[in-house]
Amino acid sequence: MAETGKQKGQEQGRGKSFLNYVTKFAAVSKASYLRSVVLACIGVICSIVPYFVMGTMVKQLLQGERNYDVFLLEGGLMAVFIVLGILFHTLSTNLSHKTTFALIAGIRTELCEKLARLPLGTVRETPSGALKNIMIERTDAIETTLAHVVPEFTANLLAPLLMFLYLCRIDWRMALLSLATLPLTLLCLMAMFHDYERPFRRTQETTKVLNDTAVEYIGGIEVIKAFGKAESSYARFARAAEENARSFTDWMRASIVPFSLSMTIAPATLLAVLPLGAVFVMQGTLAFHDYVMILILSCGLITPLITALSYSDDIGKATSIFGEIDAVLTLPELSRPAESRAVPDGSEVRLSGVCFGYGDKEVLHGIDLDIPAGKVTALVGPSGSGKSTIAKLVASLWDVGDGSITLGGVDLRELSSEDYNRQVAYVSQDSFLFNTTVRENIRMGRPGASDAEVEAVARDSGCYDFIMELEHGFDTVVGGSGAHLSGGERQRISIARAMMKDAPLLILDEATSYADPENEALIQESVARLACGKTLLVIAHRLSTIVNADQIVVVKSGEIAARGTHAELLRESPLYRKMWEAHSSARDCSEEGGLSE
Ligand SMILES: Nc1ncnc2c1ncn2[C@@H]1O[C@H](COP(=O)(O)OP(=O)(O)OP(=O)(O)O)[C@@H](O)[C@H]1O
Repeated sequence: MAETGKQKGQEQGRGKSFLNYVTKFAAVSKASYLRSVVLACIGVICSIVPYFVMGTMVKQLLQGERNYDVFLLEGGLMAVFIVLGILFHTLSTNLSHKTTFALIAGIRTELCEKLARLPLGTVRETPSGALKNIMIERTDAIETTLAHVVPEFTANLLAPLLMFLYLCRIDWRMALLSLATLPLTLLCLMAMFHDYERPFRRTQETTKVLNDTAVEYIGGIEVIKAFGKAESSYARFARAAEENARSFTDWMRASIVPFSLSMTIAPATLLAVLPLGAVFVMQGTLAFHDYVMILILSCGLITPLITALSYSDDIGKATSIFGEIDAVLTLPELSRPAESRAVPDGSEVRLSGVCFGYGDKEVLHGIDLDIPAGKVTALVGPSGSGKSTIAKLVASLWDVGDGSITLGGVDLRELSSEDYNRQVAYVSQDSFLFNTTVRENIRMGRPGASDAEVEAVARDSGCYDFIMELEHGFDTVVGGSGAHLSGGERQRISIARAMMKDAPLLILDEATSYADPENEALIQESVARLACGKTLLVIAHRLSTIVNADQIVVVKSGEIAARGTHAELLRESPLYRKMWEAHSSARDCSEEGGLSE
């Protein structure tokens, strides 16, 4: 069923190495990264040349060379190579940072586009804090690693290799001795990485919990204040923050000893090279000037190696972040082709044997329903019976489990998302508005519409007057999720936005639930006028608003209990009759001055 996609995505992401991910994600930037690796290698080679020059100088001194012009020249050469080393390193770093920023922007765009292609539920099931964290903070955190590791790791491995080969040419025994601290260093690093995954994952988990708790705390601030839950909610946040801090300190405590040991042992190459080299010199198997040269070079050999090894921690972190990004990017999408395979003939919608469930719980059991073109079909039924689920399936926000839904005779899975989106306008219960002006929110229904067209639609949908009463009229910014407007106002702007789209199939899921009866009548009137000739699927709790529908479908426990016109259902459906009686008495109450609707 729909939800298993998330697990599948996570499983696919497991077990991949840093290199796998870099080759996958950085494929488009391969040429730039290669250039930065080449620049970094040149930089490292330049930075080790002074060691050779210094070695040569010492050798010359020991061999009795006293012409200080030669040494001055060699000193100048060393300075030039040091500057060149810094220059190439800077060029390489600049290029790799630029490439990485572009790469990260690409990953973020890909994540955004991916979310739009996922079934709605997959997105909703993931806490918004976790998704935001992956798209912003976590993606940001790989920048430094990627920008430095790709060129510098390669270059810092190349430099010691070149030096080692050169040392082998002078004396292979001394070359091996110059790496004497390496096994111990590797042992320490292995001890550090032995149980790396578990504490590292814990830090990731606690960070996610902290993010989610923060997002929930801010999002639910209204409820928290209204119910006096500030203290308990804050305590939850404080606990999450403490647990997060503890996970990091535990992790650091576990790795600090082996890491410090490795960083102390690694540079101590002289401990082996110095005494054993002296023995070889005394035995006469190693020339003294070569001995001095090797002492100098062995110091230069281990420094880049330590730099390369110190990246191992960052590589571990980046691999884990790439895994999280990959898990989102490999989530199964709605099965829609890139190009539609057929052209719908009209806008009649037909559901045949549709079954659907959230997780293991099936909520629709074999729905057969015709929604005729150009007519109004209303879905009614008790709360939780499955009305919104039917609307979401028709809006193509989810894929059906079993059965099929067709538009004009074509299965929705045969139509590309773009083509189907052009056919349908959906207004949900939430009436989400973007934090921009009223004008832009309405224009989103048809990007490119002129101001005059936006205002005409607002007028036709009956919201022109209230928009003009807002502080800046159509230029009023509605706030995050439309927070500066009332629920009813948000719904009316959402309806205007849907009307702007002028799609042949219009789905209104309790789109007027916040409106007062007077405004609701107004909205109904304008919807009826604007939707004339369109296929309209409406879900409404107030039955009085749908009595004139061409077809009313009663949904009960995920099945269709009855269908017909208002008069037919009053005669034939006991459930509808009961609902109508309940609705009528509630209305009478409100008209008599009781609770208002
Ligand atoms: N995202 C979800 N995850 C899990 N279960 C869900 C989800 N959305 C809805 N459900 C469940 O599916 C069933 C049908 O829900 P649906 O929203 O379609 O009912 P409805 O008839 O529209 O209800 P209402 O009139 O209260 O809006 C309910 O039992 C609900 O709890």
